[in-house]
Amino acid sequence: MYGLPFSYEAISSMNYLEQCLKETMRKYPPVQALARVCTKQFRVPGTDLDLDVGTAVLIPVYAIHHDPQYYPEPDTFNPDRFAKDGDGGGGDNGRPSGVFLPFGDGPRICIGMRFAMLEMKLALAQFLHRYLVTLSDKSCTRIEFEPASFLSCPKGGIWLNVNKRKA
Ligand code: HEM
Repeated sequence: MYGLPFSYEAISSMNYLEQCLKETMRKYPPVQALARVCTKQFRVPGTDLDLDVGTAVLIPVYAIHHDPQYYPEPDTFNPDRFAKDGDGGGGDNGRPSGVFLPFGDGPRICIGMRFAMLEMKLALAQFLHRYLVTLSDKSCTRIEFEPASFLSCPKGGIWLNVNKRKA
């Protein structure tokens, strides 16, 4: 099942790889905010803030992904946050909807989401199957984002040592 090239079934069964990708996109969402326009008068719950029709709203994806209410110890990389729930649930582990937004949400959610997940898993699985990867001394230990970039890009890049695995 796990011979190269990996089959669709093999890739689909790689749950921990998927958890790692989701945790990476939680800590470093490629798109840090979503843009919306208010179409109905709305009072923000628990406040006296009214949003009028036509108001531009930015959904702060990065901040939501780092809210300890939903992700305890948010700076810790912990793929188990996305482990399949014991009750057969989808891996939200009791979190409400709308707090994991790397692909957005609602009617305008990323149309390429499933393709992107599959493609990332396939690329990583094939790459890690052939190469051993370790962090280079040139890499910084705490990632800072490039301020001039629309997408989350690490300042100075990420340096890795890549060695071909022995057959
Ligand atoms: C890791 C990869 C990707 C990420 C993180 C990503 C993220 C996003 C996000 C955040 C949005 C906005 C959703 C919203 O406003 O609720 C979006 C929209 C969109 N994405 Fe992606 N995307 C990815 C890959 C792809 C791929 C592979 C395709 C096409 C094959 C694609 C096509 C689109 C399109 C067409 C929209 C606009 C959808 C609409 O407005 O109805 N994306 N994506």
